[in-house]
Amino acid sequence: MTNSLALGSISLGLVNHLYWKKYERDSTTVSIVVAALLPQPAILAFVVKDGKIISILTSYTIFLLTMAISVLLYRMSPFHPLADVPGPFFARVTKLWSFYIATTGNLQRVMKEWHDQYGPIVRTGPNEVSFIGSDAVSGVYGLNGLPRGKFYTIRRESDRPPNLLFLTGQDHFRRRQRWNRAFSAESLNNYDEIVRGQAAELLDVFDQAAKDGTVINIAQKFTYYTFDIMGEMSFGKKFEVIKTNDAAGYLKFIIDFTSKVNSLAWLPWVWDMKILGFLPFVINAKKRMFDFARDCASSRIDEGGSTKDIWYHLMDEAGKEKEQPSLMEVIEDGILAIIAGTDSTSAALSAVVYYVVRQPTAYKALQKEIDDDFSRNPEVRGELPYLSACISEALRLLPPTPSGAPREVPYGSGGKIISGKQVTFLPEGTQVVIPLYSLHRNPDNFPNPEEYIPDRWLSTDKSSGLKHKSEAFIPFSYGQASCVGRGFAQKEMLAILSSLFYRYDIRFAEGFDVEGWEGTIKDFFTTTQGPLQVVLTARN
Ligand code: HEM
Repeated sequence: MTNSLALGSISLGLVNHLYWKKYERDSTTVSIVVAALLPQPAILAFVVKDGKIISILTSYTIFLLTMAISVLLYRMSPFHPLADVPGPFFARVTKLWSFYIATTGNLQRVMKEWHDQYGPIVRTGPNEVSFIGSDAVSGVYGLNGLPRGKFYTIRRESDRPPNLLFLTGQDHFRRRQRWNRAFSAESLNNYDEIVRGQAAELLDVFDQAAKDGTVINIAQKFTYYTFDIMGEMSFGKKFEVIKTNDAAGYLKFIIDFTSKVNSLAWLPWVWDMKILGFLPFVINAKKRMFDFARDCASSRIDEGGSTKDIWYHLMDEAGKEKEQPSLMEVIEDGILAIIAGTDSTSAALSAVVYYVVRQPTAYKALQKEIDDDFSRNPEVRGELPYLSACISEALRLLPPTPSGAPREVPYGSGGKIISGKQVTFLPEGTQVVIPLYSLHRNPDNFPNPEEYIPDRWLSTDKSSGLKHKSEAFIPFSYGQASCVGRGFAQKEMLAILSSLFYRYDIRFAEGFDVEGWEGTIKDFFTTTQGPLQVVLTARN
């Protein structure tokens, strides 16, 4: 009878593995699986043995061990549909490994090491494949590409409407219409005053620092700038973070929260287990986030907007839609605007300053272009192609979403073929990643990929021999769900960088670890950076 219990538990484990592997769907949650599995070994212990506690425990142990071994062997076996895709051993076996790396903020660098070792297509998880060939971009993000999957949808909460980022398909398409109106060419012009006002406040801080000769962490100041802009644009609220040095600690708590919580999206089943809801720091952060959102919304409702801001468009105050959006939906999207628009743009600004200050030839060329432009017209900026090239080159080397925006092969689709130099079949449920940090540094896409060369974006003598594959440059992602704030981010960057390089000479502070700074950049889907210490000197 003991043998029959052991045999029964082993068979049950194998049958369950086969069943869930075949019938796993989007709707398969951890609670459904646990509810289905939990009674089985106990029932078996009653049916084939005496139902005593020792028999039940034996049955559970053998059942769970069998399932675990069966899953692991299958993932390593030549029968797995991704068996032919090369990749590190541990990544094939469990996602826990790369999840751990993601929690350290170094995933983008480790992914690059993997691609350097295994080539342009790497199996980075049991059911995850990463591509860095330019030919994969349209297959993943293009018209017949892949939708967002659990990496995003798992973050929806049952008691709150999802924001734009967590939507897929038609729901995403409909919500995106409002966002598109908020960032249309006409809307962007309406935001000029906000950008000018916040840029002037930041320049006051820079003036003071230049006068006092103090060292400033310019990365932090840029975060204040982009946060104040997004706050004013989203909720018509002046947070005065630049002026107060973030005395209220808004940025600290938002960055703390997103950096801790976002990594978990790489392990959706843990998120699904709702463990997060019990962790004290998450409970506190969520409460603060909710209070913050409620304050922002009530101030916008009480005071109204001075301009057609993001709220105006998301709330559909112009009445363009059949149904007015719900207040909660707009609050969620307003918070998304602040989170998505703050550290992405500030990370890009820091990257430009970092590389330009490091490189005297680029610095000289940039300052000359800006000086000429100011001497033509001190008030209105003209075309600044070299500055745009410096921004593109910084976004190439240090994209603010360095590990990329994953997509998933939908269940029920029959799988997806990504073709290029190599044809790869991806089964349903596979997560697909294009890590921008590696894509942008792939020598097949960009010649001399590790060097900061703004000229590669211009048609000059220096750029000959530097022709790159333009489809491989996607810092704002690509396709229907790509960054809606792209045009606005460019505007913010041009506004502050042109004045910065015009008004000051910038050098790294004494003792600042120039080489080491890149290593301080951490990727938690949103990016954090270590202090970028510089000294500003006013120019005449
Ligand atoms: C240099 C600055 C920025 C960079 C590099 C950047 C990059 C990105 C990337 C890579 C995505 C992921 C898209 C995907 O899943 O395919 C994204 C999405 C998004 N970004 Fe940005 N972003 C920047 C600035 C901004 C700004 C200023 C805003 C203003 C609100 C913004 C709002 C959004 C929103 C709302 C989404 C979600 C779009 C959707 O789901 O349709 N971003 N961004």
